[in-house]
Amino acid sequence: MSPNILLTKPGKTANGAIQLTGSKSECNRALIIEALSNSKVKVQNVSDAADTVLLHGILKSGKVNTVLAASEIENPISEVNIGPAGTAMRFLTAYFTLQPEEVILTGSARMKQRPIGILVDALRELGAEIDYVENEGFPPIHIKGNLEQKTNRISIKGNISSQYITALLLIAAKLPQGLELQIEGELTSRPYVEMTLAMLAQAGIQHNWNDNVISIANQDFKETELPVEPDWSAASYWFSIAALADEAELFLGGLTAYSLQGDSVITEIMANFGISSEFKDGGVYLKKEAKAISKKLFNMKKCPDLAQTVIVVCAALGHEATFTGLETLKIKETDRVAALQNELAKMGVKLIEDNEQYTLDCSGKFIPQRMFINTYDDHRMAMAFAPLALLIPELEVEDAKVVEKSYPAFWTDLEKVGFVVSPLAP
Ligand SMILES: O=C(O)C1=C[C@@H](OP(=O)(O)O)[C@@H](O)[C@H](O)C1
Ligand SMILES: C=C(OP(=O)(O)O)C(=O)O
Repeated sequence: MSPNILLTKPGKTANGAIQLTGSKSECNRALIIEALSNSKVKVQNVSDAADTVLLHGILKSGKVNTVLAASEIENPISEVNIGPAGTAMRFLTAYFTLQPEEVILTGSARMKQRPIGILVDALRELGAEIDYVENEGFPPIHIKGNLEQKTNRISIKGNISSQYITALLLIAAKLPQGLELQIEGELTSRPYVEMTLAMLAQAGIQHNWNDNVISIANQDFKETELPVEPDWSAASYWFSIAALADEAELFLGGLTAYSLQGDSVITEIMANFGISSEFKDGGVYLKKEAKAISKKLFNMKKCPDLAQTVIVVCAALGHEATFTGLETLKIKETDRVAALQNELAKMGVKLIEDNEQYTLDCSGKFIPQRMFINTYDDHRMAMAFAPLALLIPELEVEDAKVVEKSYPAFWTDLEKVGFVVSPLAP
């Protein structure tokens, strides 16, 4: 674990210009597409999110952390360790079924608790040979490679993670018989599936999406460049800062009004908190205007990565909103619902579950002089709570480097707008 930092913010204003790194979600897709296209497709603006850098390294070298068990000397099996990168774990699971090599794909302790059975079952139905190394349904997994396709028609549950669906769609055009994927039940995180299909289309791969069936025929990638936009999930923390400041004028370079990222909906969400977004000069200007907040119900199903951002802002403002669509948060970097409940309790705020709805109770809310934020190996816990330094005189954040997963420059960017970031002795 890295050292903690102490975060303070003299003055309650936030002014400045920030250039965000590339979208982790877009870049992870682009890198898999580049690899599957044998570099006919070239990624532009590779993100420096640690998850993406790790994925890039694996795809470039073939693998990392090669470990040869004594019994495997004659038939070596490489171990690929994807650390805490969930999206990359799911995408690589599908990717390696098409490669001519055997791998054991593993990850961090948390990764071994994040389910992968739905994707493995779907790939097995297609013809892949995959075994569990430790626990049924969870990484690490042993993938044989050289998939011999048995069918092109499979169905998959849509309500647990859209990443399973994206993983299958990314490899679909390289399957000899293509893919006809039927999505059973509700589709969670739908904009991420739309992003996948839009990026495949940019790379020359056509699809049909009728009702709940997505079809992709066997076809070739075209020679092209695949640009990666700045990360809207990272941008969301700047909207929080604007919402909690007394006065804010921020410029986020490179963001455009039309984005493949569903999290660009943060502009609409934050308009409810008086934050205006004006797109000009090749980016977006955020401005804070006084506004009474009336929106009481937020459905986060299409933008789960914004849940912590919006819940913390509401809690800090004492706005007792209700949230739906949080079901998938329990299987992300940590159980994000429990983590939010624990940390908000430190300022007297409760997040109360009632029949799949979560409502904030701010009746006991107070602003402590100093607050310690546990981050649970979750970059979004650190970044969603950091803006509270505008209200709380001393905010100590655990394991500051946790932000590197998606936004390594987060703390130095905060310094650009006047936050003081002091590393604490370990
Ligand atoms: O496809 C993607 O890039 C992602 C999909 C979402 O996951 P789920 O579909 O599991 O909700 C999101 O939370 C994650 O950070 C990135
Ligand atoms: C859930 C996330 O990432 P992943 O699933 O890729 O670990 C995230 O970045 O919020």
